[in-house]
Amino acid sequence: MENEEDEKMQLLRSKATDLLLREEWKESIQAYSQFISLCHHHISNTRNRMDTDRVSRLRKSMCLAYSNQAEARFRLRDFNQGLKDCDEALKIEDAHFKTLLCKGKILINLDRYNLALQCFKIAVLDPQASVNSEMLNGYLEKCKKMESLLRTGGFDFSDWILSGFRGKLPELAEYIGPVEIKKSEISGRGLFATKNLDSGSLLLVTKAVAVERGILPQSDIDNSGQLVMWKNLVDKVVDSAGKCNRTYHIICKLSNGEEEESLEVPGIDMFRPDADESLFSDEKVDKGRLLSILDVNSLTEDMISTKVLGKSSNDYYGVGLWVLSSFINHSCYPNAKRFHIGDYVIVHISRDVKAGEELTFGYFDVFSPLCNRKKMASSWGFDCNCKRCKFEEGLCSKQEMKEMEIGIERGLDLGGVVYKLEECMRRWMVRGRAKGHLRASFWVAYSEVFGSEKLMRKWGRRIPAMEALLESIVDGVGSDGRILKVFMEGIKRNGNGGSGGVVEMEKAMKLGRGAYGKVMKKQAMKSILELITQS
Ligand SMILES: C[S@@+](CC[C@H](N)C(=O)[O-])C[C@H]1O[C@@H](n2cnc3c(N)ncnc32)[C@H](O)[C@@H]1O
Repeated sequence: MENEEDEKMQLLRSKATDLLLREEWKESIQAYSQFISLCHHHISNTRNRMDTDRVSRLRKSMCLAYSNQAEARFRLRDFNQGLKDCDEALKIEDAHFKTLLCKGKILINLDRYNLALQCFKIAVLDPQASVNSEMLNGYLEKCKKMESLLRTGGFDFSDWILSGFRGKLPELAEYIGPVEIKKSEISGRGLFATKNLDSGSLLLVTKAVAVERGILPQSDIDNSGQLVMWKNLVDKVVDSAGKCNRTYHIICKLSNGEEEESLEVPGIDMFRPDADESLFSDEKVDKGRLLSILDVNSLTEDMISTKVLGKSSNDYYGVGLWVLSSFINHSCYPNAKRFHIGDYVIVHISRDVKAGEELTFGYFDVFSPLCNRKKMASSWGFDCNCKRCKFEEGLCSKQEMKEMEIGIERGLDLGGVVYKLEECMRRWMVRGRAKGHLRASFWVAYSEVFGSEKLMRKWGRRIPAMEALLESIVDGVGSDGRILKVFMEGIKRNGNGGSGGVVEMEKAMKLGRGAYGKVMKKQAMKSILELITQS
């Protein structure tokens, strides 16, 4: 009888291993689960002390089965269950080599580098380590590097930039800078700076719960392609939330658009990859709730590489959910910017901010007039509450504003529009940052004038100097690649062999940091500046 059962188990184990080798992950998990429950059953039914050998054999087989099952779950990106399997295997054999490797790999994927490092450090002591030493050392190095990135935020994109964005994507880890979540005057909750930060400072690096990418031709008039991508994104998010309590729990902290004012303010530590697991209880996934959360919080990607390289990104479409950055409210005078690299969103400061200030970025292009911004905000489902909108609303009844807007629409002499706006601001006694706000609203006109020698000859003497105007726009809406481009072209036109003087270059570098974040190697920032002038 015992032999018969042993044979049955032997067959089941071989089947599971065979399926694993054939990379039929789901089927192999099924077979391993059956095998594991049989093992449990036999162990609990074995009372005879003479059977201790058999029990120990069964436990050994069970350890390997859990380990292989964890590997299959890892391949299916079911990290939560994979971790549980690893822990079961390690309960049986606390230094099981294969399991330690698998657990380490899973923890890397969950951005928990410190714990992963502990696994690899134990694994390296195993005799099998010598055969796998290259791989193990690779993992050990990676964990050390990523753990330091996660703590310090010392990311450097220089090498990637210097390779013209063509090389390997920079390795990233989740990073939470000097920020906290608090009640916002704009709407609901928002993200706030906990210390003074200068332009370019890194705020966040957040990995997507899910992203859906594709090429959507402009001719996709009925948006059917976009709809398919949206449905795929929903499925991916539901899948990730179903696989991981932590993921579901933190997504559920996001607004679903209803009664934002009464939403709880979560502590920032909950969003750290190494947050205490006991915070996240088992909960059944509510797809309806996820759908409305996605409606309010999903973002479209804009790729740094396509933007900087000036390639057309019109047909490219990527949409995803990044949890922590979804606490950032929109403002038409933002102080932060976001970039997407791989599956990560990177948020940095685009103009200097003080401790306690709310951090905001543009959900849409803020270099546009009030009426366009209103339309874009309404497509997001809100009326923008920001100070710039409130200020411009106070001016929109003025006849001159309407005339200037019509002037732009009809493509009249845009130098005339710039001249008129500057003159109106003097009469209306618009001061300080408010000037930058209005100038950014009429950016189309300013950029046209600065980019045209003919218009500059005609209007240049009657409007403030270009550099002062650009500075004021940065003060009004933060730095941006377009401002940098105009500035660089100005430097080129003004001589000094086309490279500008030291002071100009310092200014360009500051603008560059605001637009593209702190890039450590000077040469890399120079390379961005060169690319900008070529595009
Ligand atoms: C991604 S969430 C931002 C975080 C949100 N305030 C919260 O408490 O979770 C986007 C939602 O915030 C609100 N919101 C963001 N920026 C806003 C703004 N400038 N004016 C009014 N509402 C805004 C809108 O309700 C929008 O749908």
